[in-house]
Amino acid sequence: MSAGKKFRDALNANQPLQIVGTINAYSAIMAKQIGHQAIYLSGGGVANASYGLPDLGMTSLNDVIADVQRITSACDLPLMVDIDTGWGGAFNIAKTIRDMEKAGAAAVHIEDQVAQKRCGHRPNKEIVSTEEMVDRIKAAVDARTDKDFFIMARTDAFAQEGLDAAIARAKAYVEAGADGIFAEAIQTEEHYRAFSEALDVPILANMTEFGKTELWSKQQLGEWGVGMVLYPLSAFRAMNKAAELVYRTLLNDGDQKAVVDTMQTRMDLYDYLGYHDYEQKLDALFAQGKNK
Ligand SMILES: C[C@](O)(C(=O)O)[C@H](CC(=O)O)C(=O)O
Ligand SMILES: [Mg+2]
Repeated sequence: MSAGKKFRDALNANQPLQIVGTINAYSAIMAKQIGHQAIYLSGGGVANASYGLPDLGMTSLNDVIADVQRITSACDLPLMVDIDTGWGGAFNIAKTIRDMEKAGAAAVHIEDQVAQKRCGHRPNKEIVSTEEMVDRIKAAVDARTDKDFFIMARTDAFAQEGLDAAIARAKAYVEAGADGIFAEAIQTEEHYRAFSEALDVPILANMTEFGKTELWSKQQLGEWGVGMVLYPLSAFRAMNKAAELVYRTLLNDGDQKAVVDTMQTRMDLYDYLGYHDYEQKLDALFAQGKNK
């Protein structure tokens, strides 16, 4: 079954589908074993975690592909990837889609910001014309080889143009072939309901922390017609806070005793990785070698 088909099946089976950010391969393994059904690679996350950069369109297609490949080789959950503005014009976008499919991604979202993009929850975003974004979507849709590969259009228009204009854009994007709409940085029940009533494709709600949107529950969002709920950087933010505490404690206390309880144990780490199965195989191989 293709990654895209798996994603669509998960979407159909869950109202709404929770999609959790997994900053690396190991996080993806944990998310799967805990019971999640869809995972996400954040553009901001790749920039921050893998390159130490802000989320300002400075990472390339290949930078993101490298992280996609690491995650899809380790975990077979359907992965949605943030492809920012698609990295260029129609030919570049087509290449982006082909490379994402080959790397095992199930879904992408492409946004209507200018190439000098910003995080969707920051001020002073600029967006391209509806026509230009429609061309981006058509290029993406034409390039897919798996008809189930899920192509979502993200609109950042609400902040600058307001609700009605953002919905009008979303309609044009669906007309151009978008399979879903990521309504970025909208805020209230009324906004979510308006998007979902106006469109007959699934709507994504971005529950990113410390942004412009309240942290609504999946039940609430589901009632308002939302089909997908995204937690792009939640685990990453928590990991960073935990690491910060460890680094400070080591410096201040001269040892880590005060924070050992906050750490995942060696046993838990190994359990997620199936370490003991590998070890048994290794032991068996060594034993065979000795019997010869
Ligand atoms: C979803 C997002 O595009 C991302 O890169 O993860 C970001 C998340 C964030 O910065 O909180 C966005 O909303 O722009
Ligand atoms: Mg992003």
